[in-house]
Amino acid sequence: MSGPWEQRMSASRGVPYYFNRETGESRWEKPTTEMVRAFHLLVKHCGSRKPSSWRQDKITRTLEEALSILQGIITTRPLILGYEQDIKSSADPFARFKELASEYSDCSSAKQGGDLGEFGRGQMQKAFEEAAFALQLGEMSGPVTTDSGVHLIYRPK
Ligand SMILES: Cn1nc(-c2ccccc2)cc1C(=O)N[C@H](Cc1nc2ccccc2[nH]1)C(=O)O
Repeated sequence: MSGPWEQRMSASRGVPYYFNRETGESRWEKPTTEMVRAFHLLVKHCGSRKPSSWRQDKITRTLEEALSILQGIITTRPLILGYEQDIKSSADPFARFKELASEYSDCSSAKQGGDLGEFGRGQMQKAFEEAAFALQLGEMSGPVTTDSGVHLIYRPK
C-alpha cells in the first residue's frame, strides 16, 4: 500500500483497520490510494505557521500583501505582471512556474522548482489537498490559503 497508510489488525475485533503514520489517523475502510503530483509557489506572511524561509529570515509582509504579490498587484520584481498572470501568459507555463517557484517560493521545495513529489490524501493541509486533487493535469490553481501562507499549485501533465 503506497503512501502513509498501513494495514493493521484490530485485536478486539479480529479484523484489519488502516493507520496513517503521517497523521496518526485510523479508519476501518481501506483508504483509496489515489496520489497526485504537484508543484507549488508559496508566499508566506507574518501570520504564517512558520513566518521564515530560505528567502527571508523574518517574514513581515501581511496576508494582503502576500495575496497581492501572488496575484501581481504589488510586485517586488521588475516585471509588471504578477506571478499568476505572468505564468498564464507564458509560452511554456510549467517552465515559467518552476522558474518563479525556484526564485520566489517561501517553501524549501523551491530548491526543486516547487516540486512536492507525489502525495495522497491525508498528507497535506486540507485546503491544499482539496485544491491539488481538484486540479486537472496541466492546470494551475488560483491563490490557495493554508496556515503556511498563500499558494499557487500546478499539476503537471
Ligand atoms: C510539504 N513540504 N515538502 C517540502 C519539500 C519537498 C521536497 C523537497 C524539499 C522540501 C517542504 C514542505 C513544507 O511543508 N514546507 C514548509 C511550507 C509549506 N507548507 C505547505 C502546506 C501544504 C503544501 C506544501 C507546503 N509547504 C516550509 O518550508 O516552511
